[in-house]
Amino acid sequence: MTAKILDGRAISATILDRVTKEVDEFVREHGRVPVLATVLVGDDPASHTYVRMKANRCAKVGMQSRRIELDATISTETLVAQIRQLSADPEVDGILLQHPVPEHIDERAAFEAIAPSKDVDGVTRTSFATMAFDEGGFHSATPGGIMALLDAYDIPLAGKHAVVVGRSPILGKPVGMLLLARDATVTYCHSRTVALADHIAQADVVVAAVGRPELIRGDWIKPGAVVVDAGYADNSGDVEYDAAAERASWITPVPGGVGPMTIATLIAQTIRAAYEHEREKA
Ligand SMILES: NC(=O)C1=CN([C@@H]2O[C@H](COP(=O)(O)OP(=O)(O)OC[C@H]3O[C@@H](n4cnc5c(N)ncnc54)[C@H](OP(=O)(O)O)[C@@H]3O)[C@@H](O)[C@H]2O)C=CC1
Ligand SMILES: Nc1nc(=O)c2c([nH]1)NC[C@@H]1CN(c3ccc(C(=O)N[C@@H](CCC(=O)O)C(=O)O)cc3)C=[N+]21
Repeated sequence: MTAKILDGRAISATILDRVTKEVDEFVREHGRVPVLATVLVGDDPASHTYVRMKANRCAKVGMQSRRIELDATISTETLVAQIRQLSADPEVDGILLQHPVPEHIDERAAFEAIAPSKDVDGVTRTSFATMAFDEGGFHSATPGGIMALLDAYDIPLAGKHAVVVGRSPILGKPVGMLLLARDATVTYCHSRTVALADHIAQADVVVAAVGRPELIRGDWIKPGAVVVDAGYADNSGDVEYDAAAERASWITPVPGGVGPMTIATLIAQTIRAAYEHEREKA
């Protein structure tokens, strides 16, 4: 069997086309352009690239981005104060704090300085809770993008055994919650998991969210499984792609899979925030 491709590039383009129309309508209706603020701490080149891609994608759909770049040595207090200022700024609709921040900074405290109404990247505990309770808040961007990609191809999830590898607060943990909400039976694996290969071999759906190139070997994959690779370390996924594609029914490429869906989700949630923002003013 050769897996079919879950084409994140194509599906994200469809989403961005829709958002372009929504932005156009928003501008006509409200006489202003939605604004996404991006906050980057330090000078990690990969993080710079991701933030630049997000800003470019904003421009493409007609939204504005405001880039805030901070020195790697700033304190948690300074970062929190900066983000609070964006939270209070009536011109800003969405805020993205690029993860990871330098180790001396309390990342959770920085995320929590984002006003929940502007948490278009879905990283606050408010967003996590509304997502977990299925109350319609903003989804963490990558998990939201993964679900949108699976839905675009009508991948069935109810009753399926989903194995999520990784449990970080903005990726592994929330994607498992979203799969659970769709009636999948969910197993989380992480760095202390014993016999990862045996868990993967049981999975109808595998979501890899670790950041270790080719950690997941192709011959672990159950024939016919759906493989979603969110890993993005050194531009490489977590799954041994060619060998996995021989066994899987569907697979995401890297690049061209989860990455573009993440950005599309962020952008789609930003126009939604802008509309909600205007509704509050009215
Ligand atoms: N494509 C996209 O849009 C995005 C991609 N990413 C990529 O996804 C990857 C994960 O990101 P993120 O969740 O932020 O990373 P973190 O480093 O925060 O989390 C990594 C997770 O992997 C687990 N892990 C580490 N080693 C192993 C192992 N040997 N076996 C099983 N599990 C292991 C860790 O377990 P433990 O909890 O026990 O430490 C942890 O839960 C990265 O490559 C990142 O670049 C991230 C966000 C968006
Ligand atoms: N608060 C926060 N939210 C994030 O969503 C977040 C983050 N921090 N930190 C870093 C990771 C990484 N990430 C990517 C997004 C898009 C691509 C992407 O679109 N990649 C293209 C390839 C682009 C290229 O390399 O040319 C693709 O996969 O096709 C990759 C990686 C978001 N992240």
